[in-house]
Amino acid sequence: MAKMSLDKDKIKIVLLEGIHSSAVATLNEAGYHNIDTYKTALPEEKLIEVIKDAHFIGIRSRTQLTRRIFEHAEKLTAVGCFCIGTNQVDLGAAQEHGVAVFNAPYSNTRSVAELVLAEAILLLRGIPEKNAVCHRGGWMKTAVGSYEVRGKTLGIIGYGAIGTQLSVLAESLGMKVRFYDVVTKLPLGNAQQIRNLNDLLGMADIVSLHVPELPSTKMMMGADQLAQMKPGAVLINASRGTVVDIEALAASLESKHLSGAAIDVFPVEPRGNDDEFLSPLRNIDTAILTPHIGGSTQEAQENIGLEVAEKLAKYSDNGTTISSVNFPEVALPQHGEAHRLLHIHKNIPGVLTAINRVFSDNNLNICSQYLQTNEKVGYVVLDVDSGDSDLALEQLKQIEGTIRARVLF
Ligand SMILES: NC(=O)c1ccc[n+]([C@@H]2O[C@H](COP(=O)([O-])OP(=O)(O)OC[C@H]3O[C@@H](n4cnc5c(N)ncnc54)[C@H](O)[C@@H]3O)[C@@H](O)[C@H]2O)c1
Ligand SMILES: O=C(O)CC[C@@H](O)C(=O)O
Repeated sequence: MAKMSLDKDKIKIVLLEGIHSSAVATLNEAGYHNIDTYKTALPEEKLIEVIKDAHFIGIRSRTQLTRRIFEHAEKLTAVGCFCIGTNQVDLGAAQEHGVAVFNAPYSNTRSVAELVLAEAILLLRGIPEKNAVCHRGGWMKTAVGSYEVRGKTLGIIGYGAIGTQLSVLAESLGMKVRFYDVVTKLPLGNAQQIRNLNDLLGMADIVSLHVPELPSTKMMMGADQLAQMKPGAVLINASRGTVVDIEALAASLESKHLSGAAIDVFPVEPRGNDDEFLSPLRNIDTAILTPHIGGSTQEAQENIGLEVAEKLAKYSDNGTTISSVNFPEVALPQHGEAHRLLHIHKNIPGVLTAINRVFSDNNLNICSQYLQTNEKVGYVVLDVDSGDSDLALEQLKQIEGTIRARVLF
């Protein structure tokens, strides 16, 4: 068997938050067996302890990977977000520590779109309240305030992977789709882009949020925006909890300005299923509350497990960073007999000259070379003769601006 730069059994992988078993299966198949799995997110101190000798970590939306965590994770090479959102990771700190971050940008989009569509139907029929009344022994048989979704206007905020799928599904039910996005987007079907958020809010019977967590989307639905919505309209949020002012939403539902809401994401979410869920919406019957499960279907979780585990294994095996969210992207071929040097450095003048000098000064041959940079970081991959890699690696590590260097063979 070929000698490995680091025995795969020594490569420690930690998977948190009940990541689907397809991830472990995929990693096992790629030769990685040193895998610790946890069903929940971990408190910061415990996470620091668990991560200190880990090479790879897999998380979902609950685990906060802060700068402090990266400072304690000396061996950490890559993070796999087994979800779409990467707002829970300090991507800048990860980059500065030479840690590549990967996610699964598409695998759960259909699941979210299906849930939102179902909620739109339930909300326009007033089902959440009728359901709650029945559970308490009441009987609320009435057509007052109940509507079909056919012919109604769905306002989508954020017309990306999920927003566009929802748009197509909603039109198939006869809904009119209008959307607001900061980027000019090609409307699918008969959808129309609306340039002004307030205009969209004023015309939609259902408003559904599908924006990422960004400084610009924080509290983008506050009291003023909720007031702009049509009386009797409904709000759906399966994006991020920080996007909606939850107190203002509670007030709007209590005053009956909005007739209902379906909320899957919250400003504060329990760490695991044993923690209490606290929210001002808990006692409001017209609100559907779900525990951040927009993407939690068997299909989505299995695909996500496979997709992200594959990305981690590829990065570990040959350095490929394709679809990393914080690293220069390089697609790399297999390196065969050659040894592959990976050099991650600050994007400052002089580093490339210094790298080339290592090879010219020592009369070493470079078989292949790949380079990609972003604003902050440069990623150089060099395939060299097997006899040359020890010396080259030693000297590459000394170059000023080096964040991390390793060899693969
Ligand atoms: N509830 C869940 O379980 C679940 C599952 C998957 C994704 N999500 C969340 O949904 C979000 C959206 O997912 P996606 O795959 O559609 O993302 P995406 O990146 O494909 O689309 C996001 C869209 O929002 C737009 N946008 C950004 N800032 C905006 C702003 N200020 N105003 C209006 N539009 C803005 C972007 O231009 C883009 O078109 C994710 O970032 C994630 O946070 C939640
Ligand atoms: O699975 C999760 O915890 C998060 C799902 C969703 O919010 C995502 O960002 O993909």
